[in-house]
Amino acid sequence: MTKDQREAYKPEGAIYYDDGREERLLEFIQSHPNYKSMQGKPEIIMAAIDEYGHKHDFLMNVGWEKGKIVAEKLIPELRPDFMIELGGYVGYSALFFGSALKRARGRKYLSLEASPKFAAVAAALVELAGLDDVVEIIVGPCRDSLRQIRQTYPTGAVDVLFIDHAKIHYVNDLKLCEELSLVRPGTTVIADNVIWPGVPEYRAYVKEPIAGKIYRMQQEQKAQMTSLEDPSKEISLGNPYLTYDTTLIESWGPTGEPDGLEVSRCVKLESD
Ligand SMILES: C[S@@+](CC[C@H](N)C(=O)[O-])C[C@H]1O[C@@H](n2cnc3c(N)ncnc32)[C@H](O)[C@@H]1O
Repeated sequence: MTKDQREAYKPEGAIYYDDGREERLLEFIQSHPNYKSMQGKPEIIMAAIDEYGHKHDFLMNVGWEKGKIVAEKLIPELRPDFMIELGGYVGYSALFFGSALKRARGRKYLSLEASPKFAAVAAALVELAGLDDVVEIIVGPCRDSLRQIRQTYPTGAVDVLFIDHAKIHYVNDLKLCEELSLVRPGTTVIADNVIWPGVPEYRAYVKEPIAGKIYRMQQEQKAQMTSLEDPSKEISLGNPYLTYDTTLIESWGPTGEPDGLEVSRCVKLESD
């Protein structure tokens, strides 16, 4: 193993989160022999998180290999000022990408996480890393948070959106970002896990030509009427006039499984 590699995490297993492992991770870090040197050093904290994933329990982090592509290639190239991630978990990607954004002189990294328990671990690690001037953990369902962000940053388009929450929500929540103009021409959307477990409907959406999207939107308008009766099934129609230049970057997940990132640059807004 070279200095630049990490050992594989434990296999995922049937139960792979929220069984106490997130609290155990925080205790592991706080009692780690390197704890004192972690202050202000996100890379040492990330190494300890990876060590926990290797020695103790699988953690559903983006992992070192895919994370490096974002932090060491995409963020330095794109130089985002404002990033949002959907699905923060215990803060691994927030540490990795928030520190890269700070190095690129970006202003804000908002990490949206539904679980207060996971968000509390992430917030503790972000503070330890000295990134709380740039990284903000926002607790709650991301659709609520995105609407709130639209109010707080009324003119702010997102430079990079990292999507890494529940796979079934990728398309619907990207469409909400389009409707809110958080995603607009110039935004790069990076989606995780597009090979494993795979998100075929998301990959199809970012490739779909405008005419297909308009047709689909008309179908979905009918479904949206039905969903008004049940807000938990709220359907976003998106903005079918936005198109993406999209590429699959193949890599590996933290257990060594083949996986990839879909990197989609929003390129234009066609007028009808
Ligand atoms: C794969 S993990 C995120 C990993 C993280 N990005 C990393 O690489 O360190 C997915 C996270 O999304 C959160 N999540 C799922 N649905 C969500 C939603 N609707 N809003 C916000 N967070 C959500 C889960 O609680 C979980 O912590």
